[in-house]
Amino acid sequence: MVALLARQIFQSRSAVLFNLRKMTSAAKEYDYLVIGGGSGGVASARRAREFGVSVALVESGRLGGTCVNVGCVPKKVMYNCAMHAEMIRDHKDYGFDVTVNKFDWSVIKNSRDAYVRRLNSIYDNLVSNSSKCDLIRGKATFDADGSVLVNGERYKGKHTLIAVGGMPTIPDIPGANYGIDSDGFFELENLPKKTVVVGAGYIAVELAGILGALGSETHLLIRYKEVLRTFDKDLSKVLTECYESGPVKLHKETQIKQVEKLESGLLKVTTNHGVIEDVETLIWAIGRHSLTKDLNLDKAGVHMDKNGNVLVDKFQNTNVEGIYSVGDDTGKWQLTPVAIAAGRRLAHRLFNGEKDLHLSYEDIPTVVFSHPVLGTVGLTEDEAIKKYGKENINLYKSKFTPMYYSVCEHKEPAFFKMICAGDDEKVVGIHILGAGSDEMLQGFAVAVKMGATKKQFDDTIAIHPTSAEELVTLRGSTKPE
Ligand SMILES: Cc1cc2nc3c(=O)[nH]c(=O)nc-3n(C[C@H](O)[C@H](O)[C@H](O)COP(=O)(O)OP(=O)(O)OC[C@H]3O[C@@H](n4cnc5c(N)ncnc54)[C@H](O)[C@@H]3O)c2cc1C
Ligand SMILES: NC(=O)C1=CN([C@@H]2O[C@H](COP(=O)(O)OP(=O)(O)OC[C@H]3O[C@@H](n4cnc5c(N)ncnc54)[C@H](OP(=O)(O)O)[C@@H]3O)[C@@H](O)[C@H]2O)C=CC1
Ligand SMILES: N[C@@H](CCC(=O)N[C@@H](CSSC[C@H](NC(=O)CC[C@H](N)C(=O)O)C(=O)NCC(=O)O)C(=O)NCC(=O)O)C(=O)O
Repeated sequence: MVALLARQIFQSRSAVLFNLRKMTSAAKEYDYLVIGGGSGGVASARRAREFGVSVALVESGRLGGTCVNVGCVPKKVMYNCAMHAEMIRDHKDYGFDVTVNKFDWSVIKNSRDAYVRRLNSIYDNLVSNSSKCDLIRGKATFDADGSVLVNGERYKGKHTLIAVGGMPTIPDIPGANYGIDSDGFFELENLPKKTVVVGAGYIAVELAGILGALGSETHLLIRYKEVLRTFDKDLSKVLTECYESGPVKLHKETQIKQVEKLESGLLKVTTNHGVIEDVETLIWAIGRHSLTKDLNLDKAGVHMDKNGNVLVDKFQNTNVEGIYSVGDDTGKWQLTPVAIAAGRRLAHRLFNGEKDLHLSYEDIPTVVFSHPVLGTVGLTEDEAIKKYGKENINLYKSKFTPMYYSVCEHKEPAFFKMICAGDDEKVVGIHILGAGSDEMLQGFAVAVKMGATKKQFDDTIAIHPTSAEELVTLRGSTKPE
């Protein structure tokens, strides 16, 4: 009896192993298997094809990922839309007698969605036809041997890239599900009459700024006293002041306890300070988490941190040989150009023999499309003090009203700050806020990356009259307090 049982177990185990081997041997092999068709995955896959290797790209949703579909691209369209509202506000001051009959949200939503759909097909064409990657549509999961299953088919990469990005985080609060996230913002069919935005980071200030400028009664709820607390403290302070005096109603040290849906369909939002009634739309913008949960990374032995971010070294290697990760799912610098740059460098390293090539995560410039817009590159004041010591830091600051507002009733500040370190005053941080900062920063980021000094900035002739000229005419340094 025991012998019979043992034989049966042996036979069924052999059958499983046989099937597993059959399945493994049936795996379609590629030099490079890329999981995720967003900024990082597409960029890395296409660059790898330039080096002549075979590449498959797996995508479960819309090509282009977060940036194209529910991030940078549709956000920038809405930011541009909000800029029109702000210009219209100032038209009378420039002598134009303009009557606005209405703002039709559906016009910009429809043209924005059409643009994004166009980009989806451009990306499809770029990936499949121009670059000739095999595009595999479906959700990828790892198996123990590092192969990847999609729709029951098995694929194996000599090198495999994880670039699955992330998704918005929703808090565990009663009624939180009545709120939407940034993905939901892009699905709104109308401009909400009254909106509550929760969060103090990039997305919260950007979406609150857009909604406020377009005329939604917008309440921004932050846990602490300032927005963008991880940015340079002066930048954070000045932007917080702007949000206090602009169309957005800023609620400091405010946290939601409960959300209820009323019969009217509107929301009642209860906070630690009271109740916000008749809210049409509640938007959670409290951060994002990596989409690694369903990838079966444990099975493949790939290590993650406690938040589900894939752990990588400076070469984007995971702990498993031949498996790499770039972009948002690594939890660092969640920006499109960072994902693209890391993905491209990885392709050069793996397939073009550039064995030491990797992305430096220092001096990454970034812009927040807040109102007003701001940008930053290099170290914050606190980081500079930590690195160089207080006594070795000089700060240069300038706060002024950009010339555009000189004839306007509405005023907005510009604030520029330069942080210099050492006797030669190397410029280690630039933090700028005010109209035009978004387009201004890229060139200055090159100078910072090159290690420019204050003297070299001073030696550069100003362009007048621009806001940017402030950065080459700054005088009168102060020491950190
Ligand atoms: C509202 C918003 C505004 C933003 N604005 C800016 C901005 O102005 N500038 C900027 O630089 N950055 C911005 N970002 C950030 C930027 O969008 C991301 O940093 C960037 O998209 C990350 O690229 P990625 O390749 O890492 O991931 P993603 O672009 O998210 O791509 C990951 C892809 O993987 C796919 N995928 C996930 N799991 C699987 C699976 N198991 N199998 C197959 N496919 C899978 C997903 O469908 C997705 O297409 C914004 C983000 C948001 C949310
Ligand atoms: N212009 C650009 O380049 C853009 C880039 N992005 C990228 O996407 C990333 C994700 O954006 P985002 O979602 O704004 O995340 P962020 O990490 O930028 O900000 C989220 C903020 O929300 C606050 N927060 C966290 N938990 C809670 C909570 N439970 N209740 C209330 N507030 C909370 C925190 O601020 P505090 O601790 O002060 O409360 C936190 O910093 C960004 O970091 C950025 O990398 C996104 C949009 C635009
Ligand atoms: N800086 C320009 C951007 C113009 C641009 O790139 N527009 C794109 C949409 S942003 S598409 C989203 C994003 N692209 C980019 O970030 C631009 C990449 C830069 N040019 C580079 O090569 O590094 C991305 O995820 N890239 C991954 C990849 O390309 O591999 C477009 O319309 N394309 C249609 C066309 O060209 O016909 C602007 O702001 O106007």
